[in-house]
Amino acid sequence: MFRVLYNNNTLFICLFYRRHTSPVISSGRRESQGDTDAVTEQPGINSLPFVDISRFTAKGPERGEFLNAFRRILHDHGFFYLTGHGVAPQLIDDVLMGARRFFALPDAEKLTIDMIHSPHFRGYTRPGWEYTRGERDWREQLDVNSETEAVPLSPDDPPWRRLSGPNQWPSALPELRPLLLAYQAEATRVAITVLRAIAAALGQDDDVFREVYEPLPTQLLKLIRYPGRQETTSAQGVGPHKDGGLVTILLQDTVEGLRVRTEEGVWLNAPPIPGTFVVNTGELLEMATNGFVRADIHDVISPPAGSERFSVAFFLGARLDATIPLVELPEPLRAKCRGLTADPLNPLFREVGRNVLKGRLRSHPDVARRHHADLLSLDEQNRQTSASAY
Ligand SMILES: O=C(O)CCC(=O)C(=O)O
Ligand SMILES: [Fe+2]
Repeated sequence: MFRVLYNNNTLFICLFYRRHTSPVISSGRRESQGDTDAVTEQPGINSLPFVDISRFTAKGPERGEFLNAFRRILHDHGFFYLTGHGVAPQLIDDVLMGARRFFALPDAEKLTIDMIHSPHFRGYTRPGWEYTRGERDWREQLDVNSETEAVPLSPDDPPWRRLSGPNQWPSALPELRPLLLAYQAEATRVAITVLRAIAAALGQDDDVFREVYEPLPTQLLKLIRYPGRQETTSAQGVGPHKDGGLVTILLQDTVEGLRVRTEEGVWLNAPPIPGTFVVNTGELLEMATNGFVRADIHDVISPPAGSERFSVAFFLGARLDATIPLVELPEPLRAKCRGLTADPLNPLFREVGRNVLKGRLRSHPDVARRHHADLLSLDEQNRQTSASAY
């Protein structure tokens, strides 16, 4: 049986500050751990590995081989192409078409559901109105999360309760709501399957993480369009960052731009490959495993002038009221824990709601000022205490 430690004092802390803004260099790294059919490297260099998740359900030695290879990928990258996921190709095509249709709406139509109208950080964001590490991201997007009623709040409630509430939907595209909610449910299913495989690869019960995501995980779904460089003032589609959740399932259309930074500081391109998702592990898993599982830094470079790039990102996060446990890993894995990265610009909290709210206030300062002005000094305090957060 596994045991879970909640006490921060028991954490082995390896404090180091990694520059997130290293210059881009071309990659010369060859992945070296592809050893089964289930988990193989992409032919050639400069590539992320492939994981066929349908092999997770295999019986006997095949399952063991899968888990061994998967464990190495989680430790080395936290980024891979996912196959064998079982999502209907028609649903994938419909969602990508839905994204194109949404962004093709007139600006005035999209702005009727501008995120500025939502204290829950739902709705449309114009290009250049989201920030990563203080710099503008040149992308427009529609943010959808778990569809719930707004929670009636009392002054004593923790501020992160404000994140729960309804989405905003475009009345000009009524078919988008059922389509995106269906895709959100499928992406949740895939992300939970991946999470169970991660648990097994770490020598835990498959359901070790269930307690942090049931009954309602955060299920942020983003339709994203990156305009060509004729419309931007920099090449930052989205700046270098780690994802803040458990598992991200990324669907790319046909144009490349995503890059992943390896532990050695090399940037790998992760171009779209039909039939696959790019999957990556987020900061909550890095936290739960004391850095055994990597949450790699990644970014998106704006497409060339005259082109545009579409993607659909789904972020499975924990319940807002959960606290992230420290999973007790088997001894051989514990010896390979890197500890947590301490980044003064991005303090991490085990209290999930606090962590998510921090990210949303930073990324959408206009929404923060309009609806959460009372919390802005709290965000400032978070920054100042960040060096000693862990
Ligand atoms: O659009 C992409 O390819 C990646 C987006 C991303 O990394 C994010 O939104 O966190
Ligand atoms: Fe990301």
